[in-house]
Amino acid sequence: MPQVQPSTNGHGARPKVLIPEKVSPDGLKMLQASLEVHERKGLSPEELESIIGDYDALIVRSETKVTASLMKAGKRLRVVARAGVGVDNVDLEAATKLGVIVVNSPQGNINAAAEHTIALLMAVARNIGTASSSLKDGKWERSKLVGVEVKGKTLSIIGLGKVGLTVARAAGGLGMNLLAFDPYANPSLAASANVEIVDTVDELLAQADFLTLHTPLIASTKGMIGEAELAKMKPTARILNVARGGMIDEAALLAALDAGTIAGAGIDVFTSEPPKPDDPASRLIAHPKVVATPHLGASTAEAQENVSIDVCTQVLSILSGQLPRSAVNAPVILPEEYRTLAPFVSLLEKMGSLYTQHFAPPGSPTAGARPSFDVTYEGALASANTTKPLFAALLKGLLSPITSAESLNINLVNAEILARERGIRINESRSRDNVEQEGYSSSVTLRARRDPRSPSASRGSGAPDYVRAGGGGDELADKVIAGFVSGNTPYISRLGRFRTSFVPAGTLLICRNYDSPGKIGVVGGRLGEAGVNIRFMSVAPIGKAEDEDGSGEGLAKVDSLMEQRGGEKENEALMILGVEGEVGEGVRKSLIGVEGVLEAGVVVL
Ligand SMILES: NC(=O)c1ccc[n+]([C@@H]2O[C@H](COP(=O)([O-])OP(=O)(O)OC[C@H]3O[C@@H](n4cnc5c(N)ncnc54)[C@H](O)[C@@H]3O)[C@@H](O)[C@H]2O)c1
Ligand SMILES: O=C(O)[C@H](O)COP(=O)(O)O
Repeated sequence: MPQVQPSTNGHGARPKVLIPEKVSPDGLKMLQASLEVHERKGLSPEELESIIGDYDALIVRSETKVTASLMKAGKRLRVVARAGVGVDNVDLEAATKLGVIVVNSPQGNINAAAEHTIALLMAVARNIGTASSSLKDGKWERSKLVGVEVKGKTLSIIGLGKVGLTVARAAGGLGMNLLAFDPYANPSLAASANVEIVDTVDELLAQADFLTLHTPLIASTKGMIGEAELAKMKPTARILNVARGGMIDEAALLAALDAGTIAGAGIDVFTSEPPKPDDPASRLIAHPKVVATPHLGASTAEAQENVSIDVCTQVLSILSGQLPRSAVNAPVILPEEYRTLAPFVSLLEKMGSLYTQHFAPPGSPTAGARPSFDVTYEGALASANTTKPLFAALLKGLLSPITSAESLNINLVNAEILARERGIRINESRSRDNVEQEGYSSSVTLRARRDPRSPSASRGSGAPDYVRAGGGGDELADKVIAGFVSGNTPYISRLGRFRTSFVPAGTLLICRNYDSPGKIGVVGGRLGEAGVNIRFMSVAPIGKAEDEDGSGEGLAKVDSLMEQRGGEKENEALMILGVEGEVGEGVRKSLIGVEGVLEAGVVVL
């Protein structure tokens, strides 16, 4: 289970989750260990909007309207989780613009919805609703309540997705003939369930003994069964809707039932929920030919447990900086892809943060150089279906050292928009070259280069000294970071011109020094005096003369630049120390110039 760090909401407190509807406790228990969980049922939209600003996550079912204005008020909101499948109560466009990830549980309640459809099918066929209430009223009305059998009848299905197909399989078991209209249906899945796909809705309506709807409520399905469509059906036909209200014109259905041109209906969902007393839906519910339930399709103990665990796991993932399984407003990431990419997400974020802190700390010449970045995914990673999470992680890493945590709501939903808005260019490329000889299957290389749009690319006297001295050379030429993942742990394998191997985590002291004996003891001594413990130490020598094309020309160019700026020479090395405790400015400065230490910087990853 993902672990959320206590201060990940940037406020030093445990992240808070608001749950304004009934969500099964199975998932909520998982949240309680690391988050503050507030269940607040019965809030008005105004009350909800007045408190949402305190929350990092919101978990809803179908009743809460998650509007643009609610999400705008949710300044800290990072995720809206829908404990179910339908997200028509969430303004997805607004969520995407605001960088709020919307997740749902696309699988958790399929079976419950399909079984409820079958329950309504049988109830409508056998007048179960009317028979039960008549009996409770003390009547014994056998001859009035003769039903029909479903065996041998035609079930017409609109929408052969997850629920539609599950209904088809169950209805096939009851001996029904199956037809479906779904322009995007998978023909082989349809064939495997003995469903015949028809080309037009009209064909489907004309043949239906029972019609069942299983599409989402979208522009093409809103009001799709109205007066004209009902008129094309047999007077003995019965209609089922366990999908969404709004797909059937309720007034038209009421009129058809009254006129006897439709024989009955089983309805679980309504245009407005709960229906108002004057709504046609209220008269439908009261109609003797109708069996109605109050949106109970997903209301089984099993389904609620499934969806609760599913979305709570995703909330934890998102709040701990990991990828969600089912983001609705982001590219779908398959679980296998998720497993492959997750450690690289962490690597890319660390590489980005390391770049900014080590190569472009505030005040340095490169801080304002506005580079473009080339990131190359090498080896097995080059075959990943999507690299969007890696892109988002890199951007987040680059910006996090210079931007406050609250304003930095970067995720795979909004990363590209935000990079464009901030003028950061990241060019992604893939190299299938085998990197296994290095001891790992995938690696990532990040290179900065001067952006031709940057003022420093064309300016004359304003350019940093070493750029001018180089006659138009590139001050970013040596700003390279490479990394890999081993056993799910990210490692940095190259930092600038130095070959290394360290885990980018915690506080690091990075010193550039002459590669000669004596420094380690002196640096260690100074840190000890300052009460700073050393967790690990890694010495990074200058790498072999190699670069993109393996010719060494790039590094030769870098060498000459370095010579011109009086910088790194071949007898230099990096010393990377993982430390515990704060390395104050005084201690850092005191190390420079001691025993050949040329530079010392602190990086927190
Ligand atoms: N009543 C409940 O409690 C309950 C429970 C679960 C799901 N649902 C609802 O059931 C519906 C189906 O859910 P699902 O998980 O099967 O969704 P799904 O996305 O798996 O399937 C929807 C299918 O509809 C098809 N479709 C889209 N537009 C269409 C159109 N214009 N004409 C014909 N077919 C079209 C799609 O191709 C897809 O195959 C959704 O509306 C969902 O919200 C309700
Ligand atoms: O879309 C869904 O998952 C169903 O309509 C269930 O909605 P509910 O969570 O409000 O029961």
